Amino acid sequence: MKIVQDELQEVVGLNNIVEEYHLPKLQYLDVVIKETFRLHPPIPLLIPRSPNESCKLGGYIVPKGANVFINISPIHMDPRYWDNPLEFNPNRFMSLDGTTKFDYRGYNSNFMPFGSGRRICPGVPMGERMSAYLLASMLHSFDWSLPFGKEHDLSGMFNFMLKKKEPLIVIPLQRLPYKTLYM
Ligand code: HEM
Repeated sequence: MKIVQDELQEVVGLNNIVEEYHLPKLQYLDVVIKETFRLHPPIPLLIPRSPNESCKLGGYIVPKGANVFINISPIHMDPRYWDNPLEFNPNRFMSLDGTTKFDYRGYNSNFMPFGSGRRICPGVPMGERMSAYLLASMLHSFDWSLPFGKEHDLSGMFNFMLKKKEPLIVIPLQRLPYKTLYM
């Protein structure tokens, strides 16, 4: 959180609120969101496919009309593609030249939080922007802490959409100097 807030302070400044034009400059925030989507993809089984002809895939016969689910969680955590896959390490998405690796267009078969192919999420541009804008605004305008004695429980509840098992309760604290920035 501290590194993202430092980046926000540099790009946005404490006398401003986050605007859409800041988003392309928030590269660390971008890799934090990518790493979060890697470890916690919001739709972990994508939307099921159904072949209109029987076919052979990876040595298995997939019958015509079968429901085929693509479970991306184990792909996102496969040690053949990711070093220390269970570790939260946003820097794995950062290239040496300072740009970020991978996008959401589904061309990398080891990272596809918005799916891939003809049925890829049509809301990628909006989903990508809104996730960044919301998180940036919340982290820029507030400091966040857990209630006294509470630990952060990251366990999820399996469903069509990934949900937290326990709701997250956090305490916001004003971070910007002027109250007018909150109106
Ligand atoms: C963080 C935000 C979002 C995530 C992570 C997400 C993720 C996904 C995923 C994984 C799929 C299945 C793709 C596949 O099976 O290959 C999907 C489908 C879909 N998404 Fe999203 N989505 C997001 C936001 C949105 C938004 C903002 C919209 C609309 C404005 C949207 C509309 C749809 C629709 C209509 C489909 C079904 C596409 C089809 O079956 O052809 N999504 N989304």
